[in-house]
Amino acid sequence: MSALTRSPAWRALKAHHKEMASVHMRDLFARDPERFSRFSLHLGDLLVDYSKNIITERTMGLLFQLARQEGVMEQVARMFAGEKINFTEGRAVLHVALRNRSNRPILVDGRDVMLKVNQVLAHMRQFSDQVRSGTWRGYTGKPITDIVNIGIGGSDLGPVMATEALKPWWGPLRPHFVSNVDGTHLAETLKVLNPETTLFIVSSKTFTTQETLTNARSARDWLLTAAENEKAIARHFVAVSTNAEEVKKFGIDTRNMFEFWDWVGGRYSLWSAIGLSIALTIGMDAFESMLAGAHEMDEHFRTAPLERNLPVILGLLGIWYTDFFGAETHAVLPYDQYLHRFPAYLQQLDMESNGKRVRRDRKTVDYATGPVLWGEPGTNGQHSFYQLIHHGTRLVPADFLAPIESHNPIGRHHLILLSNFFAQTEALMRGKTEQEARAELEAAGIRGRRLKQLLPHKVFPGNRPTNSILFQKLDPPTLGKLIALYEHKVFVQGVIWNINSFDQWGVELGKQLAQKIQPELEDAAPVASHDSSTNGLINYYKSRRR
Ligand SMILES: O=P(O)(O)OC[C@H]1O[C@H](O)[C@H](O)[C@@H](O)[C@@H]1O
Repeated sequence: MSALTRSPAWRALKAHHKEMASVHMRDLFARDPERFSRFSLHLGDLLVDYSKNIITERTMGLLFQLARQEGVMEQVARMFAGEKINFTEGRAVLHVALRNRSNRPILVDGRDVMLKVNQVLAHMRQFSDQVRSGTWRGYTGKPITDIVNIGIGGSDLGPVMATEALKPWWGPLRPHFVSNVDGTHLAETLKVLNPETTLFIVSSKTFTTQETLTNARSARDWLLTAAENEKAIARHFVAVSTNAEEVKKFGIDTRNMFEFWDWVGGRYSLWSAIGLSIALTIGMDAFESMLAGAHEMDEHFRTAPLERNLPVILGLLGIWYTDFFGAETHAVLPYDQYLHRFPAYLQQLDMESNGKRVRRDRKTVDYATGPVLWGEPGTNGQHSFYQLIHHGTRLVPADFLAPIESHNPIGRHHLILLSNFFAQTEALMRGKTEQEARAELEAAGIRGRRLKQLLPHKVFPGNRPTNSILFQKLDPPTLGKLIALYEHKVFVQGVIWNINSFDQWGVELGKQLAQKIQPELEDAAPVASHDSSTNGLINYYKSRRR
């Protein structure tokens, strides 16, 4: 048994879970009219209502005890102080420095990183202003109309999500994103573009990622086919990377390179120069106000007591369901179409951070860690997978997110959208008892055998936990706050699970094997070096390709 599962706080939670297993949230609400105000918190215009969880004051007390026991706030302080908490890679974890709008010095190896952070922000401002104003011109003298971010993982998902979320702030440039090495992604993107007016941003922390470099090379060929002059590259390609050597090797002038540093994790990098495509799309002022929103959440996380600390509370609730109720997944359901890529973004943030099985002390965990995160915008999900959340055999804790105000107040759309939001969280909590279902059927004139037959299908168990997150309107600072909220939630959970949330060794094996297989695909000879399935598939492919 691990120290965690043997610990007093864990054991107390285990015993408490037994008591809570027979408790229904319906009764908790009936007993306590103050439950909403007891279990909800504000940060500026962000409201987090966590009262529809299977919790009491005692549950929260025990969860806070767990956080204290595992030294959550001590670890938070270590992160903000620039300590090398990513110990498997020997790196600090300082995405918070990228949005440190207070400019409070943050030291790595005795040097304040804020100087460099601010220099790169200034470079991003100068460049994005030039491109947006049309001062920066393409090889035939025309202003840029379209930008293409070529990147994958953290060098793609954040910018895609944020530009989609902030569409009302779009200016003169149309953003495009190419991530998949499947040639279709690049080809379909280029189809609508003109090389004279297109700017490529090659975004890669390492600048060695196969997909990104393959796409970037093909994009360069496309440009050169039209321009017939290597000089055009300098007007149409910029790079965002930590690796100046590789950028040079690729043929991009390092004056057109935007730097970031090894203490920025890929999935935490949209705040760095990886956000250049965001800045170009929405303008540097809006980008910086997104940073400011995240900074507000950082300050809250760093200074608020556990009991009033939003990322701590959301992190602990996740642990309650994952480790004590055995929930395997977590759904994020934004009732805001602009957030349609938010779940996809959070998948990398959460699953690449906490999809781990080895503890800091090198032993294997004997408890569950990061859940499978998934989701789709409401109300689409309601007509697809909500059936399982309401009626299935699994417990699926879910976050519901919605703005008070829509950017597009057409007719009664927003009212309808929000009534669905409130109805779903209420239905998931309350369910429908047999008695209620029976009364409904009887009122509809259904009786006898038919009633008996239908009744069990019409009962909803309820007691499905949800967090409701409301904000005034989806704008850059709010988006910044929301992203930082989830980043820090993931941090809290990683501390309690005693894992390193900042490495990602689990993605390496597949990459290594692909490196081996690629040359095997180059010729026609059958292969025999793998298991029979892999050999069979490769040889089938070879025998049928034209
Ligand atoms: O930015 P890059 O170095 O190109 O990396 C892109 C992505 O690839 C890797 O496989 C990692 O798993 C991700 O964390 C990273 O975001």
